[in-house]
Amino acid sequence: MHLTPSAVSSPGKVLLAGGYLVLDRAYSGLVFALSSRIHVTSAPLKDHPEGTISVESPQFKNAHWAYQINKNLDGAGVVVAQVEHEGSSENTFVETTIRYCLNYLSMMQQDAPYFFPSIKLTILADNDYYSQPKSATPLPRFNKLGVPIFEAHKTGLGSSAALVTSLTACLLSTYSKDGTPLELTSEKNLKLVHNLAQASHCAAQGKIGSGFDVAAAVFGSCVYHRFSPALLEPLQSTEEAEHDPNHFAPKLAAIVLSNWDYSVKKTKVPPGLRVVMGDVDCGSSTPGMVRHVLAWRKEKGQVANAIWDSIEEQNQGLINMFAELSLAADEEQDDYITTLHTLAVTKGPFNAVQGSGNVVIQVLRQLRNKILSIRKSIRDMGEAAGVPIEPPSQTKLLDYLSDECSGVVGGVVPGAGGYDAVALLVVDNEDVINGIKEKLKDYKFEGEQGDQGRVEIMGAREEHVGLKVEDREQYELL
Ligand SMILES: Nc1ncnc2c1ncn2[C@@H]1O[C@H](COP(=O)(O)OP(=O)(O)OP(=O)(O)O)[C@@H](O)[C@H]1O
Ligand SMILES: C[C@@](O)(CCOP(=O)(O)O)CC(=O)O
Repeated sequence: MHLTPSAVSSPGKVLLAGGYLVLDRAYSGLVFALSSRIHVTSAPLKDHPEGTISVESPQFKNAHWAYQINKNLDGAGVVVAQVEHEGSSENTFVETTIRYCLNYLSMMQQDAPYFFPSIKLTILADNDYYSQPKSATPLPRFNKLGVPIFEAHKTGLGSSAALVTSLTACLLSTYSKDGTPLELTSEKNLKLVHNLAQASHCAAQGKIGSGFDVAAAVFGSCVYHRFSPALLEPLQSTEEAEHDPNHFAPKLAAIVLSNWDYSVKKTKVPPGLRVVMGDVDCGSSTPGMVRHVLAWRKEKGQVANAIWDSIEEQNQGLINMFAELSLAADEEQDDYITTLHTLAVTKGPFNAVQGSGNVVIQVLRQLRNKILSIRKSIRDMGEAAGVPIEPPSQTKLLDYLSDECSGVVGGVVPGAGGYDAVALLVVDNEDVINGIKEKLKDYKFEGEQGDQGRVEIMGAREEHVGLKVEDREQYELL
C-alpha cells in the first residue's frame, strides 16, 4: 500500500424530526449537519515496526491507542490487534473502524503482496462536542480538557458517528494501491465511505441504529430513509471480525460494495433562519428509551402505526414548508427579508405581525403551528409508550422560548428526546440569539430527578456540509 498523508472532517448532527420513526425505512428523518466537526489527520509514523497504527486524541488524557496490523498468512484479510502500553485504554470505535477499513483495503489489493506502512492518526473534535469549562477568554480551537474521554460530558452532537466517518475517510485516503488517494468528493466514493462507516459504527456500538447520524456525517443535511438492517446482519459477529479475517474480509467487502437501499435527499434550513442548540446541564438521556418505544409499537401495532403515520405526515408538512419558504426567499426577496426583520423583534405567535396578506408570514405561522402540532403528537407517543420523549420540563422550556423570545419560530426535543437538549428554529440574527441567552440566564430547568439545572446555548449551528477534505497545514499551526 502507498501512504498519502491526509486530513478530513465530518459534522455532528441534530435530528430535528423523525426521532424513533426513522428506525423504520417507511418513515423519514430530517437531520441537519452542524458546524461542529471531528477532524482526523494521518502522517507517516517513523521508528515503529511496519504495520503499526498509532492513534491519539490530544484533547484528552490517556487518549492514545496503538494497533498492529498483520497480514493473514492463511488467506484473505488482516488481523488488527491493540498494542498494550502503560495507561492505554480501549476505544471500540477507533479499533473497530481500523479493523473494518484495513480488511476492506486488503481485499482491494489481493493481486499483489501488500503491507500497510506505519501511520500516526490524530483525532481533533470541535469544542461543542463536550461541555467546556467556563472561561473569561475565548477557548482555543480543539481545547484540551485534560481528562480521559469517559470523564468528558458529551453534548449529544454525535461524536462517535462523526469520528467513525472521518476515520474511515482518512484511512481510505491515506492507503492506496498506487499512491493516488481515494477521491472523497465523488458520489460513488461517498457511498463507499458511508457503507463502510455505517458497518463499523454499528459493529462498534453493538446495535444497528437507523444510521441517520452517519448519513449526516457523510452527506450533510438531508431527509434520510434508513438502510435495511438485514444488510449488516452477516457482520455482527465480532469474533469473526477479530479472529477469522479469511471469512470476514471478503464478506465485508461484498456488503460494502453492494447497492444499499437507504435514501438521502439533500435539504437546508430556509435562508435567514438558523438552528440553535441548547445543552441542558442536568440532562439525562434516559437509557432504554428506544427499546421501550419499539416494544410499545410492537405491542400496540395498528394504534402505534396510526400515531407514527400521523407524525410522518406532519414531518412531511414541515419539510414542505421549508421548501416553500426557500422558494419565497427567492421569488419574493424584499417581502421575505422585511418579514424576517419584523419577526426578529416579535414574540410568537406572530399574530401581531402586519401584512398578513404576504405569503411569507403565512408560511411562517404555519411552520410555527406545525412544530407545535408535531410536539403534541410526540408527547402523545411518549405518554402512550411510557417514555419521557418531551417531558413536562422540556415542554415548559420550549413553550417559554417559543412565546417569550423574539424571533423564535419554534423548538423541539431532538432525536430520542429526553432531558438532554433542545433544538430551536430562529431568525438568524445576533440580537435574537442574545435575547434567548438573556431569557435563559436565570432559567431553572427541572431535571428528571427533580434536580435543577441550566440551559446553555451552544455555538454549533446548522452548516449542511458533510464529509470534507481538509488542508493538513491548518492543524500543524495549532
Ligand atoms: N475525540 C474523540 N477521540 C476518540 N474517541 C472519541 C472521541 N469522541 C468520541 N469518541 C468515541 O466515541 C464514544 C462516544 O460514543 P457514544 O455512542 O457513546 O456517544 P454518541 O452518541 O456518539 O455521543 P454524542 O452524540 O453525545 O456525541 C467515546 O466513548 C469514544 O470511544
Ligand atoms: C431514537 C433514534 O431514532 C434517534 C436518536 O437520536 P439522538 O442520538 O438522540 O440524537 C435512534 C436512531 O435513529 O438510531
